Amino acid sequence: MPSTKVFSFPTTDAVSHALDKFLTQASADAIARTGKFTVAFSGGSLPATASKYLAENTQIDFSRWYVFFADERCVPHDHADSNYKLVKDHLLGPLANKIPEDQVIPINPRLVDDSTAAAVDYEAQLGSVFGPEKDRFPRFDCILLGIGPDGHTCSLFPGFAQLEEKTRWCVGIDNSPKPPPSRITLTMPVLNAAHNVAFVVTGAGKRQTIKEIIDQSDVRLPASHVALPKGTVYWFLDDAASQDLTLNKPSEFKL
Ligand SMILES: O=C(O)[C@H](O)[C@@H](O)[C@H](O)[C@H](O)COP(=O)(O)O
Repeated sequence: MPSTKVFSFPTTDAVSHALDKFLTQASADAIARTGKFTVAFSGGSLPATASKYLAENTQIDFSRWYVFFADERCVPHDHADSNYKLVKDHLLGPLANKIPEDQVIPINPRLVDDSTAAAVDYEAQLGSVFGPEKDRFPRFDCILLGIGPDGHTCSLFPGFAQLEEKTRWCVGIDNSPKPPPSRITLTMPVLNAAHNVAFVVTGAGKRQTIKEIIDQSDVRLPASHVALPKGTVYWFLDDAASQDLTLNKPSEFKL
């Protein structure tokens, strides 16, 4: 079973502070181990919450970061729906090129009209950093994920075929229940291969979803389809989202 650590904080601001400490440590550990830090960002509220203090962090060697996207909408990079734009506005811009441009890997803007082609292209871009071997999965140092009210994460939606994917690293979707409809997304085997997965979930609107997922203790990853996470699964919650947890109560925050 993977190691799961559940933390809850009084406010979203406190979640941002905790994520800054967590990513400082995770980045230092990865750089000491491999010389780089590979991280994937989701969209939604996550980039703002994760970046609030990160953007002014002076302890992290951002020159060693490789930034990917756990999922991305099939829209131009300057589109309001673009996760790349979100991360650029909240983190990359404020960091002002501390992360070399060729170490930020967005969706290929020339392929946003074809989610399948964009997903195949993204796999090739993943292969250029993690190695192209197709008999294993890229092991991210950290994947930052949100959770939707229906329990979806990145663009893997309950009951959708993409959740069943066992071999591909990245797949397309054109009927996302959450608009916009066309996206690319990392697959469950890639999420499960990561050294660290950090779910960042805030707000009372997620309280029922969080209770269902975390109080079922197995974090309800579809273990029947793919192996359980190899690494550590962290939950960074605010008290509004964690208020109904009874079985797996949040522990005191320490890494
Ligand atoms: O591109 C996306 O839409 C996101 O990656 C998506 O998976 C998001 O993380 C959840 O929908 C939660 O979004 P909120 O945190 O904004 O509720």
